[in-house]
Amino acid sequence: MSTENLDISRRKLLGTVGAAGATGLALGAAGGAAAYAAGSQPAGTALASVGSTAVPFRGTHQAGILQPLQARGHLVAFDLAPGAGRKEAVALMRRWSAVAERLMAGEPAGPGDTGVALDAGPSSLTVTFGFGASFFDRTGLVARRPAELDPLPAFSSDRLDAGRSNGDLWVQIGADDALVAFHALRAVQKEAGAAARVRWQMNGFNRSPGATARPMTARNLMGQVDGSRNPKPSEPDFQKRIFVAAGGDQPWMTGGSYAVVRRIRMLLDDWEKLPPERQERVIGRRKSDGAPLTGGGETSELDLDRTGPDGKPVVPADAHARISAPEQNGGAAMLRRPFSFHDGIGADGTPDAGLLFIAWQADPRRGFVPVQRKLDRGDALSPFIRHEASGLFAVPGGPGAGEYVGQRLLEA
Ligand SMILES: C=CC1=C(C)c2cc3[nH]c(cc4nc(cc5[nH]c(cc1n2)c(C)c5CCC(=O)O)C(CCC(=O)O)=C4C)c(C)c3C=C
Ligand SMILES: [Fe+2]
Repeated sequence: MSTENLDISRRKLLGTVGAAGATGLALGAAGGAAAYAAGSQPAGTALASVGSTAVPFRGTHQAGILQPLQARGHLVAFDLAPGAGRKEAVALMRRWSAVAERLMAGEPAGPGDTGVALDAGPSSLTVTFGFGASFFDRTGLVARRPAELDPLPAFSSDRLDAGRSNGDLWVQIGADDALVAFHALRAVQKEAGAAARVRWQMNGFNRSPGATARPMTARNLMGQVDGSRNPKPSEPDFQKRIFVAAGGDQPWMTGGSYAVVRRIRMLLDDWEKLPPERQERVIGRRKSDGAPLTGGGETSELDLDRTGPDGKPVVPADAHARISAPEQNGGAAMLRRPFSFHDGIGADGTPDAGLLFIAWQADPRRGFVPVQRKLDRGDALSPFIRHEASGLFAVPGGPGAGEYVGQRLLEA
C-alpha cells in the first residue's frame, strides 16, 4: 500500500476527530479490531475509548502538563546543529508545531508518514516543547533567558551523567498507545532534519488506562502510591504555583511552566529486601492505599505532630512525605508528572529501572530546588535511589491560533 493510501485509510478511520480536536471524542460502536483483521478500514469504523481521546494542541498552556499520566512516554533532548541559530530554530519550531498538531489530532505526520500509528486514534497523544538554558546562547537570545533557568545547584547525592542531562531543546511525548507514542517520536526526530541532533532520549511508562477498576493514583516501581498530594487544579493557588503569571520579566513565558527532569534510578534489590513496614516508614504512608501512617485514607492530611506509644513521631523525622511536604518547605510545591522506566537488567543482575521524575512549577527556585535541598540532607528514601541525569527547561505557554510553540520568544 502506498503512503498516500495509508494516510487516506487513517483519515477515514478517524472520521472528523482531527477537525473537532476536542477531548474525549468517541466515534461510535466497536469494530476496529475486526476491520484490521480483514485488512480493510470501512469509513466510520469505531475506535475504542482509549484510542479516541484527542488533546487539543492549542490553548493557554501546552498539552502534556495537566493531562492524566499516559501509559507511554518518550523524553528527547536535542542540541541545535553546529552553525544553526535563530533562523533555523524558528523554522524548526514551526515544523515541530505543525507535526505535533496533526499527530495530536490523529492525523498522519505528513507526506511520507511511516504508517506506524495507522489504525489507532490520537490515544491522548501530547507533544510538549521546552528550551534549555543553552538554547538562548545558541540563538542570540540571552537577554530573554529567564533567571528561572539558572542551572540547578549541585546536590550531594547527585551522580549525574552530563551526556544524558540538559540540552538546547526538550520534547516530552506521552500517549496511551505505545505505537502512537513511538510514531510521534520518529516524526519529531525526522522533522529536526539538519537543524538539531538528538542529545539524549529516554523511554517511560505508566499504568494503562482501564487497568484498575476505577481511576486511581499511579504506583511507581517501588510499589508506592505516588502522586496523592500533587497540587490540584481546583486549589486556589494552583495556577500561581505551576504556571508563569502575566506581568513577569519575560512576557513570552506567560502561561508557561518550568520542567525539572531527573532520571532517578531505584536500587530495587535493596528496596525489596526491606519488610513492608520498614518501606512504609521510609515514605510515611501505607503501601496498600497510600494513606498517611497517622490514619485515614489516601487524601487525609499527615499528622506530623502525632507521636506513638514510644514517644516517637508516627511519621518518622526522615520520612520522605514529611520532608517533601510544602508545610515543611515554606509552601514550595510542584506538580509531579512522572513516567517509570526500565532499561533492562545489568550484567550484575540489577534492573536499570526507576522514575523519570518530571516536576512542573512556575519557578524551580521556589519549587524543586528547596525541596531537593532538604531531601538531599536526610531523606530516608535516599539510600534506595540515585539521581543519574538532570535537565531544566522553560516550557512556554500553549500556542494561540496560527502560532507555533515559542513564537513569542523567537519573534518578539
Ligand atoms: C525534589 C522533589 C522530589 C523528588 C526528587 C522525589 C523523588 C521521589 N519520590 C518518590 C515517592 C513519593 N513521593 C511522595 C511525595 C512527594 N514527593 C515530593 C518531591 C520529590 N520526590 C513531593 C513534593 C511530595 C508530596 C509531599 C506533600 O505534598 O506532602 C510520595 C507520597 C505520595 C504523594 O504525595 O505523592 C511518594 C510515594 C520516589 C519513589 C522518588 C524517587 C524515585
Ligand atoms: Fe517524592
